[in-house]
Amino acid sequence: MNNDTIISVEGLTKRFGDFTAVDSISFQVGKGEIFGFLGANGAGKTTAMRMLCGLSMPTSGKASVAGFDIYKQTEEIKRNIGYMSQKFSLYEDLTVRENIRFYAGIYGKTNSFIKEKTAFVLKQLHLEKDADKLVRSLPLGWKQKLAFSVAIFHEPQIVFLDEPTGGVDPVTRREFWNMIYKAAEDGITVFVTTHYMDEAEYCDRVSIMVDGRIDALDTPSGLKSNLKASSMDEVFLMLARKAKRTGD
Ligand SMILES: Nc1ncnc2c1ncn2[C@@H]1O[C@H](COP(=O)(O)OP(=O)(O)OP(=O)(O)O)[C@@H](O)[C@H]1O
Repeated sequence: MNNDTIISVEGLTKRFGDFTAVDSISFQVGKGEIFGFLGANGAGKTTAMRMLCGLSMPTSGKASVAGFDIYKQTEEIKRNIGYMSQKFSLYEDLTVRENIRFYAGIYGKTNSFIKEKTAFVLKQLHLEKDADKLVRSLPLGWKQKLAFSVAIFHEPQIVFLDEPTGGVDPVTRREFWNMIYKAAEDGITVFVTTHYMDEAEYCDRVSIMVDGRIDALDTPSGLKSNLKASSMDEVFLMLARKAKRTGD
């Protein structure tokens, strides 16, 4: 592991009873990288991501995230990362402003930091006029962008995004990715799962999980040339076809 490595994983495994959901995966992610974590339904992405976020104990293997050990330093990991799950965790019955305030409070930020950053986020999202509306009244794409802004509000070293753009149109997904690029430019490492292959093309490197194992890991162009494929769609189909799991 060198100084530019921010996530280091070696032989990481998670079993549920007799079933091996994540089967000895190893990889490293560099600081500031946009790292795509792909795989068919049930491949083990969420399970792996939850271990890296300090939310689930591994069965075996090693990993460090932002310099912290995933067995012993889960609280430090949680303070240094942002996490946006598929069912992102905004409170529908709180306003936009209250949601921001709530999450900022969890990370113990000062009032002046919260005030200044809230104004910045509302402006960036063009939500100034809607700041006091309930989150439930926002369209899905806006909720996703707000959830992302909230996940990186405390300026974490890494943000983990689990299918952040599910269910929205391509234009909204493109806008969401502009926010991801901006976060990466600001030095935040992005670890993202997606089912959309156009999004895989936006990543610096992509790993593809098949039945709990990492089957391929390279830049999108490296994967395409190794497999003689013309698109990431084709790469994914070639690898995912081998999968025995069907997801749930
Ligand atoms: N708590 C659990 N107990 C038992 N099996 C589990 C548990 N959590 C996940 N699994 C199983 O582990 C496998 C991997 O699930 P996981 O959610 O990590 O896949 P995924 O790649 O994130 O899929 P998706 O794209 O559908 O979210 C699945 O077969 C799932 O049913």
